[in-house]
Amino acid sequence: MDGTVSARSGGRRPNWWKPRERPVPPAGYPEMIEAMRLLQDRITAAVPDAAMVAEVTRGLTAIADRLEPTARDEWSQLAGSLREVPGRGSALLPVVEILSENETTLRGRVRFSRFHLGGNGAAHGGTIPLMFDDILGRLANSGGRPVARTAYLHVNYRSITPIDRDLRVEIRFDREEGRKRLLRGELRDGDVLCADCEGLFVELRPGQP
Ligand SMILES: CCCCCCCCCCCCCCCC(=O)SCCNC(=O)CCNC(=O)[C@H](O)C(C)(C)COP(=O)(O)OP(=O)(O)OC[C@H]1O[C@@H](n2cnc3c(N)ncnc32)[C@H](O)[C@@H]1OP(=O)(O)O
Repeated sequence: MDGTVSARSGGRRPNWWKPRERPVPPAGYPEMIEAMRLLQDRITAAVPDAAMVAEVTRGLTAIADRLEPTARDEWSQLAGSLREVPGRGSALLPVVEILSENETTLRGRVRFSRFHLGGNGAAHGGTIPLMFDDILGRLANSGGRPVARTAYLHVNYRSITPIDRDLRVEIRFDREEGRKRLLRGELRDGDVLCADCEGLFVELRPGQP
């Protein structure tokens, strides 16, 4: 494995921002992650009786045990690395369907679901920065630029963000100054502004993890 000595970690870690071969996902992989998202939503909403709790626990544990021998290291995993698949194959992320994308602007549709519920029909306040961070990061790292990480992400919650509705998100690349890349984003429910944000991404220097 190629490696770079990281001052922060004090050890060897892969030079992970180098483009690397990812395994090709097997047929049906995105659908498996979609089934996982459905499970997350159903478990969040469910009020099962004790017998069903025991049955579901057995079933989920059996599936987890079947998957365990197929585990690979982080640099080879599929989840989160599928750029062309909405949600990148990560069950963590709210799924943003990219409608248009170039080097300065990204427009998409996002739907927060029951799994992302905070309260009273509104998405949890932590899921909104999660969504913004991922697509700001996608645009910040587009166009063949060297990898940059989020230095800050400022989110303004302007009105509640409803779950189970298609919302629009728009991200703009504002400016670039040396290693710094400033981006802005908005999340809208129709004409209603739900949240907006500003994010600073800083290009990593060689050896930075
Ligand atoms: C992960 C990438 C995947 C890429 C592949 C594409 C995949 C497809 C889509 C995936 C998308 C996922 C996107 C997730 C993106 C994350 O979520 S990354 C995870 C969250 N972020 C982190 O963990 C970062 C932790 N922090 C750090 O590593 C370091 O603090 C940083 C950000 C690299 C900066 O450290 P540094 O290089 O020592 O910076 P430093 O030289 O002090 O400062 C550089 C400049 O930035 C300014 N600056 C630095 N921090 C700040 C701050 N907080 N406030 C204001 N100014 C600041 C400094 O003032 C300085 O400005 P100038 O003096 O030059 O004008």
